Amino acid sequence: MSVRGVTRAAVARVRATLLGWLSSVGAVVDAVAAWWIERVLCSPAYLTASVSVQKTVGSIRDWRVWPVLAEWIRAVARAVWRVVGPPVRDAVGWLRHRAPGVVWRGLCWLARRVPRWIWRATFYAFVGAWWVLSRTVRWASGHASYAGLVRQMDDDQRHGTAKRLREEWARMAALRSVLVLIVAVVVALVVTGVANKIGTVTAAVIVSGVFALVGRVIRSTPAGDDHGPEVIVHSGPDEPFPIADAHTRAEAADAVARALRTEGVDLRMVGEAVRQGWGWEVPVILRRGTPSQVVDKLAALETTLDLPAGGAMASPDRTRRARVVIRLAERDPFTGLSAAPSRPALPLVSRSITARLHVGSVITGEPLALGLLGVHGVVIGDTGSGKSSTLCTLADAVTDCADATVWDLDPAGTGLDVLADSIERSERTRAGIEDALADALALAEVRPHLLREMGMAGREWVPSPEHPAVVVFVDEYPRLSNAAKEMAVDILRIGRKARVSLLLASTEATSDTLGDAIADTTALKILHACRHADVRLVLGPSMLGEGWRPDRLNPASADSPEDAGCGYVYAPHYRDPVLSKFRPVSDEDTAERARQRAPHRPRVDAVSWEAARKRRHSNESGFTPGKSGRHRAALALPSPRSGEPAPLDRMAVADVLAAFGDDERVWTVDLLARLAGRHERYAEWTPEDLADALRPLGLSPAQIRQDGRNRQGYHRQAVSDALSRSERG
Ligand SMILES: Nc1ncnc2c1ncn2[C@@H]1O[C@H](COP(=O)(O)OP(=O)(O)OP(=O)(O)O)[C@@H](O)[C@H]1O
Repeated sequence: MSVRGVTRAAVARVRATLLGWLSSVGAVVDAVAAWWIERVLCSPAYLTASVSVQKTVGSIRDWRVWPVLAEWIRAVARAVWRVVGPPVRDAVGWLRHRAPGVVWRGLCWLARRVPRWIWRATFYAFVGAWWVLSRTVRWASGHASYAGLVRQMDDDQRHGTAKRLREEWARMAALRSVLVLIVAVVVALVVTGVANKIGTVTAAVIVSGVFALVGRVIRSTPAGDDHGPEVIVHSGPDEPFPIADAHTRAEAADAVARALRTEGVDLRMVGEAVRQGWGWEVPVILRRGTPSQVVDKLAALETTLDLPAGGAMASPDRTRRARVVIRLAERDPFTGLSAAPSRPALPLVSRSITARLHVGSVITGEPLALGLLGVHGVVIGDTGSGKSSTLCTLADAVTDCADATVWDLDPAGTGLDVLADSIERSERTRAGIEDALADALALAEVRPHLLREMGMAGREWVPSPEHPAVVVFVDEYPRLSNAAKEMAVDILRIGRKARVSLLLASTEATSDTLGDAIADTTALKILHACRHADVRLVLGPSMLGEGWRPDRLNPASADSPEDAGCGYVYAPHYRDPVLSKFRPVSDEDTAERARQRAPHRPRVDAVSWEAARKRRHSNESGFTPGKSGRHRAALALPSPRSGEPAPLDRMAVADVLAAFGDDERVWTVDLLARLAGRHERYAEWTPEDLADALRPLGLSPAQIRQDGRNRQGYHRQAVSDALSRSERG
């Protein structure tokens, strides 16, 4: 066989062998893959495991606990921040405000000292160098060893010995000079070598440093530089400084301690200062005296600590007389307090008058939450202090309660007009206000007698959407008639149990304007910017010294809101003199809220109402003269049917007018149907009841032709004119 044939056969054998191996490997892989697919991937165990893994992954992803965990993490982060926050903020405050000053002072200090240091180092270096040179020369010359001896020999006429000593001296001087020269050359070579390595300047500095050290050792201080260290005294040890210069808690406490000591307050200690968004809160402990010592010094503290007017406040601790918390507001503490949004987060009219209602914020950062169930209140403040707005904020909160109805009486202004859609009764005239107060008084009188009939346990009316509490807002109280004021005082006395309460606003608290009884009877006292005397009248003479200082607030001026809406609240849960602010009122949003709430608002229940009407009728007819009988003349009108005075039911007349809607003439039967739709008390009304309600206005039904038919009915204009005439009368 030729060589070519042998080669081909070998190649063919190799190829066949390789193919054989490859096919065996492929067969093994196929077998393993088939086994894997059949025995593992398609096995029930694997399928079950993969399904459960998928489920687990899915459930972990959709785990409901994630938000809870996130909330936990946030809570933990908040707790950690509460602990580490103050020191961190102290450090940041120090770095921001103090560190640049410290660095600058350091630079100035260096700039002052460096020339002196250079001068001293140079001086010592020369001293050291001179000392080394002189000592070396003296040693090399051998002067110290031989000069004295030679002089002695000469004096003793021992010239031979002297000559021998001189020769010895000369040899020794030569030897030492050579030695010095060698050492000098070696040192010069070493220094030059080092200088080549590290630089001439550095080497020169090192050599100078060595000489300076030698000079420093042999001479302690350079002549003429013998004065002590300079001490620059910026302030005395107790000199006060502005609170704006305090950037750490310790500095704030120090500022307050110095300021109080400057004002002559004897302190035992100053507690830990707390940083607030608006400034500082610093508790102090008095050594002697009363907290009024601090309160009386507030104005002076504002100057000493360089604060805005009214920026210093003090609240004595009721549980520890020596402790007074001083608040230093460098900025407006209520910057973030905004009007309530037009669309509240909670469902419409879902609150209850039995709960505390959030109406503002306290300087401590807590919400101002007032309980208004059966609580009478008084709002005192100069003109522009925010009384009307506060009444509006309170009324806004009450109109969101499903179990309280709001009446709005204002003899001078526009009252709660912005909430008109959610107000059950609104009166602006003298007659209307007296009538409303007489109705409220009658309700307060009759409700306690209806408790059993209404199935209410206890001695107090239990408000519910069907039997709501009544909250009567009276702005400009001093301008009420005497009769109205008398009824208001009666309501203050007996209204609490019946859940008929009054919230009054007045510019002053003197007995001429507000009356003595009022401030004492009301559980809620709101003091906006007002006079010193008003604080004494409303809260008592000692409360000024206890930190109740609304007289230090300023009412709004033409171009600035100043402290409008801010005030001190004395109420259950609020017994400390801490500044609060009521939410401002946004007219558009408030009106929008009132419109949305209107369909859900409750009205005084028919049972109470009818009982109150009967009580008024009997009082005013003289059958059962009661306290309110003295208001008869102002309220009663002659009744043509009975010949006896019959009271005008203004609520019913207002409802009749509302029932007309846009129609000018309505048949009695339609009017009754519309009234029944407005309130349950009209459900049983007959044409005679309607006629009775309108008779005090001198109105009676007339023939009205509609759709070709004649029926009894009423004209809207006639009802409206008659009501206006009665109010004017
Ligand atoms: N909580 C508040 N926040 C901000 N501004 C307010 C607040 N309350 C009232 N104001 C502003 O203060 C000004 C005076 O308010 P308001 O009319 O309620 O005071 P007042 O005491 O009733 O005055 P007057 O006795 O003259 O009627 C208004 O411009 C009002 O917008």
